[in-house]
Amino acid sequence: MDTNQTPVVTTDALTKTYGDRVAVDRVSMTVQRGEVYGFLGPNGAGKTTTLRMLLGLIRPTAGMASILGRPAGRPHPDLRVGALIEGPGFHPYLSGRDNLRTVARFRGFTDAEVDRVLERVDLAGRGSDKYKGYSLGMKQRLGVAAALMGDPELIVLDEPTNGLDPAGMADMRALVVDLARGGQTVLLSSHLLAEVQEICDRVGVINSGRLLLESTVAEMRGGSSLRVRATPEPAALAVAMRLAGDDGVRRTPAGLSLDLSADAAPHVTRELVNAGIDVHEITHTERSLEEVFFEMTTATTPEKEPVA
Ligand SMILES: Nc1ncnc2c1ncn2[C@@H]1O[C@H](COP(=O)(O)OP(=O)(O)OP(=O)(O)O)[C@@H](O)[C@H]1O
Repeated sequence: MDTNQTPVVTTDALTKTYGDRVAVDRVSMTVQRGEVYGFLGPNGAGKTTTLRMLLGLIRPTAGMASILGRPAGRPHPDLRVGALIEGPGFHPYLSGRDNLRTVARFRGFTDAEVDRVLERVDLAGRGSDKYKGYSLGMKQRLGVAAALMGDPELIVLDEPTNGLDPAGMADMRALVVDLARGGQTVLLSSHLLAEVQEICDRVGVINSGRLLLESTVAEMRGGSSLRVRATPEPAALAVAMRLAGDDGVRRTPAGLSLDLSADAAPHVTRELVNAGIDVHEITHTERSLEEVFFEMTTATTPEKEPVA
């Protein structure tokens, strides 16, 4: 079997119910090797429950989850998965390094590995400081360091930037991107759309336990558009429709929105001016993930069907 082609994570109709509450509802998702996959959804959507099933921390009610082709929760000895899912649970009066050494001893890693992961998360210089004196961002990075021991193929991070200040968030994002550049696969959950848009290759959008969409960030945003403010607007509309097609133009409060790429801007401007139209502004815009997400979640009324 060519493991490079095997998805790192696959779930098929993965379901978890608590009493009659369906926390995760037939989720089928795939995480490919080397990508940063963003599991995106609002609070209570079912992200943590899904990740806990993947890691074998809780049992699915139905469906299946596998990591590199093996059932989740019963990994092969070679299979390396690192996770930061529950709070890291470090000792406040031990240094960052000693906390990691405790974890390392328990998991069979050396002190050299502790130093390597401290370096990796940029905490080597502060490794001797007591954990309780760490900023939230440093605490979170120490948690990631623990997940990185043994150089896992898959790193699962549950809301890694939650509660961090902007600088802490930026550090964490840079770390995630850096891990992926080094060839590791990262599966992270987030309710922050801008963040997922910035660092992820692919996204799974979950709401009310259901996976609404799985695609690349670019596909999800559905291309780009040109926004044109020009007068008189009826004449501008006619030209815009000739250039972008009848279905390719929308009127918005900010002007006309044309389904065309940035390259088309000079041509559109020339055509408008040649038609005697005044062009006040022409800008290239991309839909934000946030706009797409709200369109998708408001369009979907989650019906709660009984789980088979
Ligand atoms: N042990 C449990 N018992 C009962 N209900 C649970 C349990 N764990 C989760 N739930 C419910 O399942 C749903 C999904 O929760 P989950 O924690 O997976 O969401 P989430 O997307 O991770 O949200 P958050 O970002 O708030 O953690 C919620 O309605 C939650 O209340």
